[in-house]
Amino acid sequence: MELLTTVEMGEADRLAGARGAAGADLMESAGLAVADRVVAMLQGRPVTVVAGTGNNGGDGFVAARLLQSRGHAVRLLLVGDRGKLKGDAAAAAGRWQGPVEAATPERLGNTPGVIVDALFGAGLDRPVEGLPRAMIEAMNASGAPVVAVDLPSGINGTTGTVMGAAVEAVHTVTFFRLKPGHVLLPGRLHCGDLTVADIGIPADVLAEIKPRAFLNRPALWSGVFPVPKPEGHKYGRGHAVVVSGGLSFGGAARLAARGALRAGAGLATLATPREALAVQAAANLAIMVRPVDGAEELRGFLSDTRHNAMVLGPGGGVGAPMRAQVLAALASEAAVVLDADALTSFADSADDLFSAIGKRAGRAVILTPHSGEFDRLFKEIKKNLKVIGKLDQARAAARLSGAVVLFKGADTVVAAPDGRTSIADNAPPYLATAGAGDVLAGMIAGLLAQHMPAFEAASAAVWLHGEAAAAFGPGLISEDLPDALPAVYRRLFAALGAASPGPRKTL
Ligand SMILES: NC(=O)C1=CN([C@@H]2O[C@H](COP(=O)(O)OP(=O)(O)OC[C@H]3O[C@@H](n4cnc5c(N)ncnc54)[C@H](OP(=O)(O)O)[C@@H]3O)[C@@H](O)[C@H]2O)[C@@H](O)CC1
Ligand SMILES: Nc1ncnc2c1ncn2[C@@H]1O[C@H](COP(=O)(O)OP(=O)(O)O)[C@@H](O)[C@H]1O
Ligand SMILES: [K+]
Repeated sequence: MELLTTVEMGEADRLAGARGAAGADLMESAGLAVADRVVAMLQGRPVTVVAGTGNNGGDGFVAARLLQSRGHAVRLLLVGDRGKLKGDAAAAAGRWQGPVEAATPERLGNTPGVIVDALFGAGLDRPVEGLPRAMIEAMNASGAPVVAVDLPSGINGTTGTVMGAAVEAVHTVTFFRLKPGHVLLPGRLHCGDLTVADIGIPADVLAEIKPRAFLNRPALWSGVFPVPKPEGHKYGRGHAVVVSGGLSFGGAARLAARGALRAGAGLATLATPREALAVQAAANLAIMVRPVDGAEELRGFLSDTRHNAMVLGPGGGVGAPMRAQVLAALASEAAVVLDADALTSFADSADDLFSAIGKRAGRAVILTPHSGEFDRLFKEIKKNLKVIGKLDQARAAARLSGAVVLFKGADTVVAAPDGRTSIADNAPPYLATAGAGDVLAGMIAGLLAQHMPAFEAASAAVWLHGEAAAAFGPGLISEDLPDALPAVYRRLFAALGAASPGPRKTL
């Protein structure tokens, strides 16, 4: 599903107008969707609408009128001067029959009913201060459930950031498509449940807008997802290589290799320093183990182009030997996933990494930083006050590095250098456990080994990883993740209509 920035949503509005949809009708539909949602939770209680002077407030006036016309008790508190209302919002205010009270925190008080937050939506363009801020705080302190119109007031729809203060809603009704701010943190946490209402904007406006951000769902990448074929064989499903750390650091690589195999790579090999060879050989069954010490041996190992995807970094150590291994990997034909120590090793020489990536011309590279690694590798982006929010930071990092950047967290963003981004919302909080990132890196390599393109492979792995964690449930540790994947695959393949054919039934 496309995610529309507030600018793109304005464009959708304009294009809908050009196709004959009147702004007043869109506002009426928006107010109706809000009213319907509020009615479902009222249980005889009164409604207080807190409206601003923009079109978000206009939606609030429509909802107030429709709720009153259905016999509910409705108050309307206006934040700002009534004379500031214009256009459709002024017309909507004109059709509201009840009193318009000047909003104050005291007038809101401990309202016994449901609050409709129609203060700010897409038009919020600066930090909230003064009376609007006091009203946001009063809504949060009231103890009443708040239904937000379009966005919880104070949340930036494009970045998901809190602009000073923000409403904590139990439900948010937005229009046409979700916005990134509904999915990114902290915005998502302020929204409560979400309704996306059809208000009459024709879907074909999207062909002109060409959105670049998407909710991470199978529809985004299922068209290129590798489903095993009856006539296939293991070599056709690729060979993932994971470079192991030394004697007492090999667990991370084992987790990654198991992730790669469970994700569907035909073969997986641990390339391990000799000092850890016996330990790794004893610890693995389906995963093969080969001795590979240092950058030169890695270069030789990867000259066998059947080794078509690899992971470097987990448990690998920070420093010059790791940098040399990364450069050897990037010089190979294999698709490369760089994680953990492989990223941190370039904290003071990021340009060397980016220029090596630049020379790969079309061969996949995926960088998988968590926020600490992101800050170290992309210092300049973090310092740039104009690049606000995780979505734009990930995009800037992908552009700068030339790699697909997977910026981890509860709202993992995958960004491609061409600007495409996915945002995930399916990772449960107990996924934050040691080694979970290693499994993810391996799963990406498992999909790359099966020839999935980089942006789609990274996005798919993030979704599968979140689903696997949720399927296992609380108490999860990272080694549970690969073994939770088969159940997720069964569901996914069934949904894709691609259930692997079983043995023919002969009666
Ligand atoms: N697009 C569509 O298709 C549809 C859109 N619809 C609805 O329109 C909404 C967008 O409406 P919008 O553009 O009028 O902006 P909105 O959120 O009401 O806020 C603007 C007002 O806030 C003010 N203001 C801003 N920041 C401020 C601050 N920090 N502190 C104080 N004031 C601040 C700003 O005033 P000013 O900058 O002039 O001071 C202005 O008055 C959208 O969210 C959806 O609900 C629907 O009707 C269906 C179709
Ligand atoms: N609060 C959270 N909710 C859901 N997922 C999270 C949260 N915090 C982290 N994660 C996920 O957990 C994984 C942790 O990876 P990482 O930090 O690399 O750990 P490790 O290095 O121990 O493997 C990532 O996939 C990340 O997106
Ligand atoms: K709002």
